[in-house]
Amino acid sequence: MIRAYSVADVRAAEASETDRQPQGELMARAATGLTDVVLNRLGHDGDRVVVLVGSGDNGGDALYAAGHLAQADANVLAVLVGRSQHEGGLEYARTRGVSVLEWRAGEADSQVLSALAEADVVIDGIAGIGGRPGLPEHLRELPDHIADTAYVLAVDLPSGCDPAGLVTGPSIYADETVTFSMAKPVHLLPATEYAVGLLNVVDIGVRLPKVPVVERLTREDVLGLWPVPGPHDDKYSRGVLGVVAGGETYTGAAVMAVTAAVTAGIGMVRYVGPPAPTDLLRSRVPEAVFGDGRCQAWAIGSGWEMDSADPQQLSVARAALASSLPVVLDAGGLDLIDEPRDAPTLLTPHAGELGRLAERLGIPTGGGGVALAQRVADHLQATVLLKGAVTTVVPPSDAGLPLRSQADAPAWLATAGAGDVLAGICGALLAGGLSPLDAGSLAALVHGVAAEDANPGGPVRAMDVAHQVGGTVARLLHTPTA
Ligand SMILES: NC(=O)C1=CN([C@@H]2O[C@H](COP(=O)(O)OP(=O)(O)OC[C@H]3O[C@@H](n4cnc5c(N)ncnc54)[C@H](O)[C@@H]3O)[C@@H](O)[C@H]2O)[C@@H](O)CC1
Repeated sequence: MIRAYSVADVRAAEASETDRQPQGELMARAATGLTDVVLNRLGHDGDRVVVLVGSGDNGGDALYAAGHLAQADANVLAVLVGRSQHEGGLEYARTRGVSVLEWRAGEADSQVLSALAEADVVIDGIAGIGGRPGLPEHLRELPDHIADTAYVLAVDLPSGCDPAGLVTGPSIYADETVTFSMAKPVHLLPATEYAVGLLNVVDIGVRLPKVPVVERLTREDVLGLWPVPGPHDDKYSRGVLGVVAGGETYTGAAVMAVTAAVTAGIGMVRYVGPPAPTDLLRSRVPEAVFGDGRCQAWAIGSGWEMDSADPQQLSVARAALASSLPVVLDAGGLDLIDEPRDAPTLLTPHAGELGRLAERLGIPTGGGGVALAQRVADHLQATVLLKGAVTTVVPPSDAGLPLRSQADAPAWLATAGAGDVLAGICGALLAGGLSPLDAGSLAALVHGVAAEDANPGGPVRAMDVAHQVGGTVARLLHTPTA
């Protein structure tokens, strides 16, 4: 599990460690850690390193690292981009042989421009957790001058990224981010993660705060979370999932959701739907049973259009929602919920569906993304899994739990039917007894890894992902790091 802590908690943890240490000790450790990483990335003697230096402590880290690198014979230029600089750091860099120039917007020094164009490594020390989202006007064009071939290494976070990870704006794009002590939300949330590159956490001896605000399951977590049957289990004790999905129009959604639930390996799957998907399922998934009946959880709504919903499906879905059983609502099923339920509830919208759901419920949609998912989760007292390249799973605030953010899927998984497969896995895990937060985040992880396993490095169809789930779970349970 990777855990990220709020900026306020990080600052408090750093302040308390600062009080225990001699002055400048933490910055010294940060600069040494950063230098070690850069030295490992440099290819040849005389590699050209450009260090972008902002006015805060992030710039201080970068300046001390610049001095260390110059001492190690790298060819280092520091470019000052802020109104002021960390004085001790600047002095240290200068006396170790670092050349120093200033960035002036509009009339940027030709030496600075050619250094950026020829750099082998660019260290972004413009702003860290004290940074505001977006780059100030005078720095807007700076990233355009960085050589495409340069290895861009951000200190703590790519400058311009919102440290809280909620707002997207102009920023540096890093190949790697070296952060100190612990991850922060900026490194894991979808609004900013795309700019972070490889995340490298360097320990500088700061004690972790008690409660993270964002978590990410890793493959090693599957063993502890996935419901594995024991010798005394039978198909009922392992969980029965009811699936109300697909219809005469979207028959395939039923096949994909049910197939994924069956391959995810719960006790039994029962399907409720009209003749076309039912007939298809009888031939494609002979393990499924049909018609209403006892379940441990329901997956409702994949491939559904409320306007043309089958009356039997609607009445079974409404009864499920009125019951005390866990429910996952996907796609058209999201139209069925207006108020909090008294049972575990997982909603799985993509961004468009989340916006429509919020509008229908009268929730302000401004900003969208994770913040909107949180408002909907709070309003409905449900866990919201917001699908995307990075999938976030957001529990209601008063649950006091960190949200989860998963980035396990190849971009090839953006394909029709992938959501139906995800809903099937979520349902299987709810029926297996997991909480909506665990079920949603674990399903997102396995869904993404199964997509990669189904056709490594290439295009993938949703049905292949559904078939792959069982094999992927076996691999993750036995050799998670393979
Ligand atoms: N406090 C500590 O104990 C430690 C702090 N460290 C470093 O200190 C950083 C935090 O330092 P600060 O609080 O000084 O804040 P920052 O260094 O993040 O930046 C604040 C400064 O940057 C400018 N700025 C803000 N947003 C900007 C943007 N988008 N573009 C350009 N300039 C921007 C502001 O005007 C301000 O002067 C951490 O991220 C980390 O890199 C490390 O030295 C480790 C120890």
